[in-house]
Amino acid sequence: MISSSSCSFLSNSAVAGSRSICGGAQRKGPSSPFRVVCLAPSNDRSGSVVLDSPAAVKKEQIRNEPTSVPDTAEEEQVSAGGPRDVYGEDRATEDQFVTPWNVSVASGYTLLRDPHFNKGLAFTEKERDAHYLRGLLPPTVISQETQVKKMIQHVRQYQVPLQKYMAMMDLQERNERLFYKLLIEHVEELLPVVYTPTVGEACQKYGSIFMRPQGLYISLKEKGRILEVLRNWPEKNIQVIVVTDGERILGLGDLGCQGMGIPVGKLSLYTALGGVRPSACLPITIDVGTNNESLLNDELYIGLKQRRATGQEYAELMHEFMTAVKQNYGEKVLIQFEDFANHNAFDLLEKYRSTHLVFNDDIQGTASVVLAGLVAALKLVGGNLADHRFLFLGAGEAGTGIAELIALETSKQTNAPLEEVRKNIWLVDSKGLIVNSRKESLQHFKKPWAHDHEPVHRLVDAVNKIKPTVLIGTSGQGRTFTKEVIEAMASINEKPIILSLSNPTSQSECTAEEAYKWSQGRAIFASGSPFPPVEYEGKVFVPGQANNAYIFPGFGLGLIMSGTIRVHDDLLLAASEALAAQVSEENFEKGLIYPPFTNIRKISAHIAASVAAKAYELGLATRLPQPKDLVKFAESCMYTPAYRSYR
Ligand SMILES: NC(=O)C1=CN([C@@H]2O[C@H](COP(=O)(O)OP(=O)(O)OC[C@H]3O[C@@H](n4cnc5c(N)ncnc54)[C@H](OP(=O)(O)O)[C@@H]3O)[C@@H](O)[C@H]2O)C=CC1
Ligand SMILES: CC(=O)C(=O)O
Ligand SMILES: [Mg+2]
Repeated sequence: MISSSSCSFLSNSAVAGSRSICGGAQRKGPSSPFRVVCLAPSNDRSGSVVLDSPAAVKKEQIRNEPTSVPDTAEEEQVSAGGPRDVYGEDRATEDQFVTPWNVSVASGYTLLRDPHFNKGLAFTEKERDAHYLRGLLPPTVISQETQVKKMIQHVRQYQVPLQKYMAMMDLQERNERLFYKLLIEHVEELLPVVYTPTVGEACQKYGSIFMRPQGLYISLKEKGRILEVLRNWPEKNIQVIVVTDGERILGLGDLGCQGMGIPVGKLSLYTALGGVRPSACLPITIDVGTNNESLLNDELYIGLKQRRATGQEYAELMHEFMTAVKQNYGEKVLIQFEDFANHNAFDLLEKYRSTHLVFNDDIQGTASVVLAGLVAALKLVGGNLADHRFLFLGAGEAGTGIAELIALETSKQTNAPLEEVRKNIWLVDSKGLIVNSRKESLQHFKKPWAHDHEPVHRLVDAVNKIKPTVLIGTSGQGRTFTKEVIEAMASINEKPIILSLSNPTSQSECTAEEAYKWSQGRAIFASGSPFPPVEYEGKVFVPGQANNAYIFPGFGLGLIMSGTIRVHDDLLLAASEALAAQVSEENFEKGLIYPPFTNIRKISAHIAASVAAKAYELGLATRLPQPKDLVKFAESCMYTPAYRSYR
């Protein structure tokens, strides 16, 4: 049995009472409760620096001895009925500078407002005494389990998904462990709240719904100072960064700085689904402007109000960022690129894959999850990958990423050259079927998919001509799998495989109901955003969710726990295989090609183990010796949100 201490590099390094201003562990007694702090960047997660300068010490003495004789007439001045304005902050005029002093009282008040340590009503009687919480909480003590029951009822009372989202974000800001316990225990219900589809709406309205900033914003204004900005983040031991530049947020387009909801949401899944501790996760938004006219014209827009920087200016900022990340967090920090537009995404991945631990979720994570679903679907429809023909609507990051991984796996299975197996895979973009006659004008990532064929403009014609067994939607365009298209798939195949991957729900190529109804209940269907079960002719169909959320948390955990320094395509194949292996007979009987999310932490542990095993085999893992049982090791590394007891 591996103890959790065997995984100390992943465990929560922040111990209750270890911080300078929070809790009572550092106090000698209730008679010395004051410390003067300045709100400035520091190594302390509280964002407070304890000052040692003589001036500060003097101020500390003043605070500690409120009855001492004042030195000056100013200090003597007492505002009517109120405390002294010792430092003159209240009297400062608008054009005078003041120092943002904060007197941190070493009582439980700070503890209650620290989301990392707060337990709300679950503080025990002993803790309430030891940490000066008496009177700051109502008298009742309840367990974390009861708090979870209470919170789920609270979230359920909202009918509007965005309100549920805000309730969850509010909880995350108040009580981190309760947030994660709630999310883990009600993952099926809450995933659509903190993730797609609701996170899409949250990003669209991001500027107006947030009271407190989340994550780190790096804009063109910080050019030349990115390392400094990274150092402003209070956590030092970062293991995963999810970064976006907001240009392709789900299928909603350019949301600029408001894309921050995506890294925040993805990282909460890293913790809830993959067990990476929250303090090791850093959400980042790079703001190079936006081309979204309505944001540019919105006086409340939170980002830079300028058109997007491109070319050298963009590349230089990204390069400074990538260099600073490595310098600040070391070689093994995982940088997950998320929702970049394809004209940058492929280039960034190519440029940094040999120097950094980088992973593009939209290209690589999506490919891995879809391949897993297809491998599982073959058990329902029969044949091998090489026996099937694939048609994509959408030839961008997701489409070509999936196509390439299918080709790679097929080539491995059949020993046929990649160029040969690619011929079974066809893609349609906004201009129609990708064919050889278009090759010259195609973006580089589409060129491998230009095959010999006459031009075809409409999807339904492509279906009738190519006769695919599998139809995959990665276009970001809602309702493009029309009745005609699905009927055509159903006329060609006994069991057409139809994956409608675009997010959020409004952009899904078809609904689950449409897929089942128009195929007379024969489709094997999964979608990027969840759909409820569908009843068709007396039978209930449960659609699966083909979303990279199945892969990236376990994938990232596998990289971190093995100290892997580079991502290799074989690691994606390993993750895919591990996910496909988790689909049970019971799932297949319901027509599911993915396991339910309820077991996601177990699934993530298997994915992590499989990825780590492959990394060791390829010599990419640096954590030596290799643990004997990688699944158990992965489980032992996972953050659990149960409250800790405070001494
Ligand atoms: N389920 C999941 O896990 C994931 C889902 N996605 C979803 O997939 C969608 C696409 O993402 P991504 O690949 O990164 O985006 P890209 O912008 O890279 O690619 C979109 C592709 O769709 C094509 N397209 C756009 N409109 C049409 C149309 N009317 N008919 C045919 N093709 C069209 C574009 O054509 P052209 O090249 O000619 O412009 C482009 O090839 C998004 O909605 C995203 O949310 C993405 C990642 C993961
Ligand atoms: C799921 C995801 O990564 C996307 O839609 O972009
Ligand atoms: Mg994405």
